[in-house]
Amino acid sequence: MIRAYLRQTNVYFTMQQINHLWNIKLSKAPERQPLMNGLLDKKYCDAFRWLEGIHVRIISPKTILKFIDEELIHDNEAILKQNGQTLNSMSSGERKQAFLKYTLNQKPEALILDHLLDNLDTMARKRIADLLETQSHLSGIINIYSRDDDRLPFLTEEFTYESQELKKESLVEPVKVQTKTEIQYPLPNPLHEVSIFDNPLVSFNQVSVSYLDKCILKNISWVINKGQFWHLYGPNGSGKTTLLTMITGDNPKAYGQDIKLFGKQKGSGETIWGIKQKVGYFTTNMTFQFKRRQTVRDMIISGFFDSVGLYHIPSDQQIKLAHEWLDFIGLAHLADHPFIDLSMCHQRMIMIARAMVKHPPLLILDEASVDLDDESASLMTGLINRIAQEGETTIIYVSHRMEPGLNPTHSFELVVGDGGSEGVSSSLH
Ligand SMILES: Nc1ncnc2c1ncn2[C@@H]1O[C@H](COP(=O)(O)OP(=O)(O)OP(=O)(O)O)[C@@H](O)[C@H]1O
Repeated sequence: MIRAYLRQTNVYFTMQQINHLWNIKLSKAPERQPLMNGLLDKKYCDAFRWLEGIHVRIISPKTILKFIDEELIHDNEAILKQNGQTLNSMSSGERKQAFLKYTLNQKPEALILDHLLDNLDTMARKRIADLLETQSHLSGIINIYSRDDDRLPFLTEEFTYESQELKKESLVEPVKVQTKTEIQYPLPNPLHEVSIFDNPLVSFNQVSVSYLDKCILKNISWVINKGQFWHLYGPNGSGKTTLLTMITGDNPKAYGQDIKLFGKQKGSGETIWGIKQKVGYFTTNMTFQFKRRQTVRDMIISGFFDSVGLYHIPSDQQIKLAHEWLDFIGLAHLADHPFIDLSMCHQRMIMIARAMVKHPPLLILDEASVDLDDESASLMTGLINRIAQEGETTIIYVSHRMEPGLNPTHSFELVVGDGGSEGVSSSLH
């Protein structure tokens, strides 16, 4: 890359016509892995040859998690919020913004963004787009995205990546979202009779949570009854994940609060294991925890044991039920494939089946459509709607964007105010 410097004014700029400012739309989610693996391993194909020998930084879910791992191992606190908070304890949206600012300070000559705008609220998207527009005068930028909303309009060249080839586009056609009807099998029956709990399944009464003396959740009251399908939403950092971890049992702040789970007061002797048996949970970061080459079948079976990987000998019935779930999601042909080699969409469907295999009374899906393309998101929407319609399971679906075609019965919005977020419940039908 050729650069020009205005030494007198102490400002430097890169000649616009020489900078590579690319939007790359993935035509399908399965294209993402080979593209990102090539870029992470610096195995550049001809189109990316210009990245050789220059200072390239990649912002992707993987590079952020790698940074957090190193932060924890080496006690390295290179990225801190003003209040001293580490990257690990920030919300997912806050992390992306903090990691971007840190990366820009490294003065990269090229910046590769892997679905950076996905999963961000409107204000955060605007802040990040402004930062990147300024950066576009200083370095090359490659913005890899799957949803049309995530295109950066100030980047000058448009590409699609399809069949491992980069194609230049004059105008990126919006992808027509099709409602897929590929789920033909009935919802599998549970292995054992599912315990019936009285209403409400979950209730929060005037629950408040603070971190570092800052109130995050303020007087939250929320009643979740059997068979309901909730959409939980609110801006980045409003406390959605904090609220969910009070249900899943991972948050010590839940103790001493008026929370009832499955008919019992929180803190009245229930074990985390007991709660985990009743809650199917999926969050995008979980996918990256599975690093061993386990088969798709074993991944689904591991849902019975809530383990990261399969370390138990499953019963014949458990294996049979895992196959029924594979039939249900239309991926029976992948049973013996290593999970980590699959596309993001297939991994996501399998993780949902894994969360459901024990037929939990409550299924929590945290940002399940993140990183998917329109078609994959539509397939996943169909799967969730089927589980909601045919099963006994109550669903909490967390997202910033409302997926077209998703049919929640209720919504719970976290509205950020000066003294913390307050909750607003609505019935949608
Ligand atoms: N252990 C912690 N220490 C300090 N602050 C924390 C901790 N955990 C969460 N927070 C703060 O609490 C707020 C709520 O975080 P949470 O992850 O619940 O938000 P969220 O609504 O899920 O956000 P996002 O949409 O970005 O994922 C954030 O400002 C976060 O930085």
